[in-house]
Amino acid sequence: MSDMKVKICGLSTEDTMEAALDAGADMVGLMFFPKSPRHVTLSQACRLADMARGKAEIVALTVNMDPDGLSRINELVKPDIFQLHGTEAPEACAAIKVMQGTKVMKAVPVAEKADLEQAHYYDIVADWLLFDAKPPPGSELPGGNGVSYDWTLLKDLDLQKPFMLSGGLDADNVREAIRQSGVTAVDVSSGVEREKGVKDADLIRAFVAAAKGV
Ligand SMILES: O=C(O)c1ccccc1N[C@@H]1O[C@H](COP(=O)(O)O)[C@@H](O)[C@H]1O
Repeated sequence: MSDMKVKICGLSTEDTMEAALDAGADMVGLMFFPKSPRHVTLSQACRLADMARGKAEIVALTVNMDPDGLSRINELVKPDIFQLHGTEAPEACAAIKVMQGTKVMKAVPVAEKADLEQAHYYDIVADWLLFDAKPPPGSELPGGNGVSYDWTLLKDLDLQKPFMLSGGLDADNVREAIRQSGVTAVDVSSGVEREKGVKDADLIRAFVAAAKGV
């Protein structure tokens, strides 16, 4: 049994949710950012979350969402974790955690070593940190761009909370990313898609197997 935690993000169909759960994904992400090609409606999200409940942690990904929007997702979808992928300040993360009564995972955008500094502020308030690549100039999406960064930046990172490596991972590079970074958790979205926004069950299975080394 591998200790590597795997999150498959941006699932939007029942067959790919089933593939992720059967493959042993530890977390499954549902996207609530309308500009994303992986965006799901609340009713789609409820169905997908019901499939995952008790099998994997349900992660609701939002970007600078207002409290009413978060509460609506929380009431209907009942996620375990809110992934905050915008410019939410540490105080906002703390408030969301208390108000929603869920865990929070804060995304920290990385391009160079100096970008890791802000992780220390979120380390105090978040349950998880997720280091994703900074979006390329002009991108409409703050994540999910299939872009990676120097994985060695995460080596020996001294944080209290668990953290994930994200950005540009796929079944072919995830082992090397784990080796270079020393992480114990990885996250993927576009690397398990056959075209933008369309997840592929075989690619999901290959990614989970590669990440977990099975
Ligand atoms: O996937 C998206 O569309 C997205 C939109 C807005 C914020 C975050 C998003 N995705 C997150 O980014 C990581 C990395 O994506 P990728 O593997 O490089 O495509 C993804 O796992 C999501 O957590």
